[in-house]
Amino acid sequence: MSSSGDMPRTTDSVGAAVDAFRRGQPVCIHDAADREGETDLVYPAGAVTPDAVARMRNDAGGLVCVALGNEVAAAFDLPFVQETIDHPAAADHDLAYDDRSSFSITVNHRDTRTGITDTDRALTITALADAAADPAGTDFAGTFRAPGHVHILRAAPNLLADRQGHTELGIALAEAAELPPAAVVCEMLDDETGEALPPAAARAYAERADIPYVEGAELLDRFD
Ligand SMILES: O=C(CO)[C@H](O)[C@H](O)COP(=O)(O)O
Repeated sequence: MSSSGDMPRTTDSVGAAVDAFRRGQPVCIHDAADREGETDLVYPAGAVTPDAVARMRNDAGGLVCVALGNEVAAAFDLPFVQETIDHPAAADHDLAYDDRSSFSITVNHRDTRTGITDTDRALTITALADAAADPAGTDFAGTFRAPGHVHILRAAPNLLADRQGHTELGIALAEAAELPPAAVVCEMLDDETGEALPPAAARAYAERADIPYVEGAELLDRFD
């Protein structure tokens, strides 16, 4: 796996990212040039406020998803959704950048109305973090309805040893910060081109916003 490698690192990016997560702050994670080649804005799920959802819509622009650790997802019977769809479109799950996606089902908290507003999504997301902190004490079906407006992503069973997506990188960061295995990811898109925001532009955004920027390869070196 190669990183963008466009600048020498003089600081401890991984340490800064772990510290930010521990304080409930976001980080920018670029997976790899030879994978999605995307930078996601990533939050610890328990810290997501309506303002944070607004920031993801406005500054990132991709899908707002909650990555959950594999054991948590298993405790709630949350499947990899392509394994559950009985439709020809799901028969050949041919991704350009990985063996399979991490998509599970979509949910809304039962106390939401439409589920899409910043307030509704923040409620669903923080409740998912609470659920990840205490699977045994959570009535998942009593708390959430499906389908909804928050995409759940299920991390691979052996995390980074199995898969090196933002799903697994976000969960690894949450674990390193000693937080529940729940991280929100949202792809950063370029308003000019509609394509993935190039790494240099994502890094410039991170510097302007005082958010740590970290390469997937740096996280893999530290956590693998
Ligand atoms: O597909 C996605 C959900 O919007 C994103 O690209 C996100 O980055 C998580 O996926 P992955 O774990 O494959 O990187």
